Amino acid sequence: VRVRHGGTSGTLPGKDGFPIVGCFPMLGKHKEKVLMKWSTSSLGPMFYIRLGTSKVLVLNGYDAIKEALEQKPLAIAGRVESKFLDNGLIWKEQRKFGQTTLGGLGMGKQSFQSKIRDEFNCLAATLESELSINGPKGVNFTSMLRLYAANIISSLVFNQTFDSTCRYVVFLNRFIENIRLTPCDWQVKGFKPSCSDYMTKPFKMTSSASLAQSIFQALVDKHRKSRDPNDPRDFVDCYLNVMEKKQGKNSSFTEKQLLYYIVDLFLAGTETSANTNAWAILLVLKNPQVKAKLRSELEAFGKSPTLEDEAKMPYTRAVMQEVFRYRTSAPLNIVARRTTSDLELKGYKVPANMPVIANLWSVHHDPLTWAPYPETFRPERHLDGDGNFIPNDHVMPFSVGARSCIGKNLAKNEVFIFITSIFSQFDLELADGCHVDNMDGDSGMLLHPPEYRVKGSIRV
Ligand code: HEM
Repeated sequence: VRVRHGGTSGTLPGKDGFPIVGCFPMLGKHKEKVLMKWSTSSLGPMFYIRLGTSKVLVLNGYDAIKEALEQKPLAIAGRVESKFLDNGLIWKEQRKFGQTTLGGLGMGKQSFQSKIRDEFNCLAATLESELSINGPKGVNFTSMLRLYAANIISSLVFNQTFDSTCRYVVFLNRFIENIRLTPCDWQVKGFKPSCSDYMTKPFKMTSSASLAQSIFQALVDKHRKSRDPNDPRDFVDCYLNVMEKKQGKNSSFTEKQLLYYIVDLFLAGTETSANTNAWAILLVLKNPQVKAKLRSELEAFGKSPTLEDEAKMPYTRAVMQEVFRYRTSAPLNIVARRTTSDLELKGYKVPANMPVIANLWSVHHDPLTWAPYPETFRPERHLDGDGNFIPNDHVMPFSVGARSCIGKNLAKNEVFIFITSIFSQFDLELADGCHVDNMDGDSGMLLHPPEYRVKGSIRV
């Protein structure tokens, strides 16, 4: 195993690892933790690792990530092997369209609250009935949380939601399970195709890929037939309008691109939010004092607290910020970025086309920032002496810079409505025999919580 320490010569420090595979075998189950350790023990905030044939730049800690992603926003704005969100014209045009259109449809705004609430009510009805059927054996939340998150995106994209028996939902569960199982987590050339490539490349998931294509294609076709260009209902209608306007003008708005976009919205927005909510329930149930304080704050806001109440709920906000910190949904920034030009960072020369991983976990577990107990779940750290909530930009689960998450505000609203409503409406605890002693979770592209079951009942 070769290790290179950088000097003042401008040579990036790093590890080459083993022949052929590079550092893969050294990274273990929790790559984010190993990379953070390498950073603090010897290599510093910025280093490279070799993965197969690629050298990958790894950024650790708040300063390095902010400097690289915010101060050089366009130089690190590429994605490794991404079709939809490629760098350059396509990405810029498509991202701008997505932000404006989804924003116009209410994404991240309070006006969209009633749709999120409808989805929560569906989840609550299923949960209530399953809790009473299963008794002390309890209920596994996973597919309910996925459906809640997927249907919120679905109402924006297709102006339509689905129930758990629909083949679209069955497909989605299978699709996401397959992604969980993929052996390599980073879209590094030669190791794994990007999410969108699942649509076209035979990988582990041929059957769900073709099902995805046919389901999304059918929904787009239905939109074509029923749409009124003067009254767009959703993201697909808005996209078809732009496609029509730009026809014949060498535009990046094509039907193929629309299908990539839809897949990426579902992939980026479903499991990330569902995992965050699953972690939130588990962490609150494992910490009875937190649960008691949260419940006591919620008492004043009835059964369905609203987004307008949020400012008056410091403890709830502290719990949310601590969940985002403590169990970062995308510890290594989901899909690796890529440099689009040669650049200089912290005195080192970094070449164009180099994959870049931002280790968000290292920001959230920095022993200095989060002293004295970075590895403890403690919402109180986000409150001042008078109990006021302290927002902290060292909590960055959505990343930063030109390619940070476009669903950030929507996701925060989803998580807020979910946490406040579930603990206001239900009395929950871990099911009999379910102790969940290991709270590390499974780290893949995302950090998945361990399996657990809850028992309880609706509050009267
Ligand atoms: C708790 C929930 C979520 C978390 C933790 C999360 C986190 C992230 C992160 C870390 C990135 C990578 C940013 C970067 O490279 O710097 C990202 C990208 C992205 N997210 Fe989210 N996300 C969440 C929910 C959502 C939702 C609900 C949507 C759907 C509207 C969404 C859509 C996207 C898209 C489209 C990108 C790619 C942006 C680009 O490449 O320009 N995300 N997200």
